[in-house]
Amino acid sequence: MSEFNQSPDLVLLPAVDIAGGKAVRLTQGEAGTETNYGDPVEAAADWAGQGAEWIHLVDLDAAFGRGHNAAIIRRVIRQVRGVNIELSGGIRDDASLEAALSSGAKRINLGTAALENPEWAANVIGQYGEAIAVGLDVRGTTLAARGWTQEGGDLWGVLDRLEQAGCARYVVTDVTKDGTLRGPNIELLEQVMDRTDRPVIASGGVSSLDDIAALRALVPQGLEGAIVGKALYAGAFTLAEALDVASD
Ligand SMILES: O=C(O)c1ccccc1N[C@@H]1O[C@H](COP(=O)(O)O)[C@@H](O)[C@H]1O
Repeated sequence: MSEFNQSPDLVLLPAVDIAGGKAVRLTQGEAGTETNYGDPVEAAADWAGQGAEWIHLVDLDAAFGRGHNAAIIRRVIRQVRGVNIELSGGIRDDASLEAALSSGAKRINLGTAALENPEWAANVIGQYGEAIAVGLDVRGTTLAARGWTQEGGDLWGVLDRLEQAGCARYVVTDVTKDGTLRGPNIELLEQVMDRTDRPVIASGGVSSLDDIAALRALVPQGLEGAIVGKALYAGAFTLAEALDVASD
């Protein structure tokens, strides 16, 4: 928090999405739209060096059900010891959850499993509390599952169910904005925050420092953080600049 303001800083989570062992960015989550940004260990180290307190780490191959990047994910986490890791992609059963929890990640995001296996999701939400977040990845108000290739139900119905299960936190992604540099979906975020007292993390579309400022203004309504991907990799602004705005 800066010296004069009352609300906490917006937490920024630079994204490191991994496919085929490389740091990539997709457009609207579509396989085949990858822009390659090189070694994920170097990318993560770069964000850590610029002051990241959290990194949003995604195994895209696991999310698409076409393999995994477990070894390189372990290397990333070892490299940035001291930075909190939010890990997602392909965490859908006891074995993958246990592997994720023992990787050193501080928080695990469930996507598909929270939609397709509500009972299991409720159990692990109850068991692991703050260590579990649910990614609400939507087109309109329809959730997306399995690498965002299948529909996963109605946002509001699923949110009600997750609230009853005691879900600690939500990561809200407008899939249609993700990787497009078209600005975040503020209206969607406000609608979700109206329906939950749990912290919300915004994902998708951040393109400018003005977007960071607009998200920062939502902190009093319950926005805790924002995932920033393509804008950082494309050099629209530096993480240090964004962190400044996030704490204004
Ligand atoms: O982040 C992406 O670009 C992305 C694209 C396509 C699918 C998933 C993507 N991201 C993350 O994957 C998890 C969901 O994985 P799963 O359904 O649990 O296997 C979700 O949290 C997104 O952050």
